[in-house]
Amino acid sequence: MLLKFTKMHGLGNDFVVVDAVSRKVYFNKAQIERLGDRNRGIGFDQLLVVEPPSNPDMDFRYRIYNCDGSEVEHCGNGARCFAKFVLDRELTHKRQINVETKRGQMQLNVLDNGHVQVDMGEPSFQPADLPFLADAMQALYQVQANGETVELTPVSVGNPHAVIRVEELNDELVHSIGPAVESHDAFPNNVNVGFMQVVTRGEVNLRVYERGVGETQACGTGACAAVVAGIKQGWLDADVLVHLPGGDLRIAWQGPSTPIIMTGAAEKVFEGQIYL
Ligand SMILES: N[C@@H](CCC[C@H](N)C(=O)O)C(=O)O
Repeated sequence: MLLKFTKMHGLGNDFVVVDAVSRKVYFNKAQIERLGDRNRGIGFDQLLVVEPPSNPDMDFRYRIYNCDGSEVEHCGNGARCFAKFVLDRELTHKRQINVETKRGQMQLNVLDNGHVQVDMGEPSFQPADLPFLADAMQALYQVQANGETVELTPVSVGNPHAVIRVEELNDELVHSIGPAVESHDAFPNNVNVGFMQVVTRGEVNLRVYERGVGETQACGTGACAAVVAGIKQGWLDADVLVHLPGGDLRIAWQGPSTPIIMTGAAEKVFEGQIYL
């Protein structure tokens, strides 16, 4: 079967996006891994599959797969690319789009400047929601990773994140502690690992070692998790500019029982077709 796809990115976090509304398409794990191979396939961090909704109040459903073939609940940069994709393909003319994901329902707004604002839902700091195996609720938790004691804040923003505050960001830290925490026994479903350097109360630098992928140029849910962790710990104010290696995101959170609002860019790179 010849598969049509669109290559997109959100701040360098790259996606292959497939229209499964106009034509039914299913992928198995081996196909996703092959398509995601940067040497033998197309290459992507995540595959996004846009489908009709199961709920008539929704406009679409979209599924998210990491390049290792695992299906995940949520993807911030992917959500913005999804919104641009359905408008570009004329699957809708709405600029306010309601979508179902594995995590639940979301609302996205395509702004006049082309950026997309996403209601990312409410975060949870309950260890069981990640899940994270902890004896008791604490503000900061310690785990042993690569022979070091690492302090982290576990956060679920629909998918699981461990946020580690650091004084300085460097490759050694991200590529040694990142994979060790990602697959730590305390996280039975594995975890995305964010390394956050606080610049001011309204600005942070962030690198994310993503579950099922490795370090990406940007992670939208990682940015949301880092900011809400920083607000909960008293390090950050309610509106924060997040500098990621691939670009900037604005994240706002007014506190418990309110949703996280993420605003940023999404770009189409090219269209293509490949034998599945
Ligand atoms: N890049 C994404 C997150 C994708 C899912 C993640 N790797 C997971 O396994 O939960 C984003 O922009 O949020």
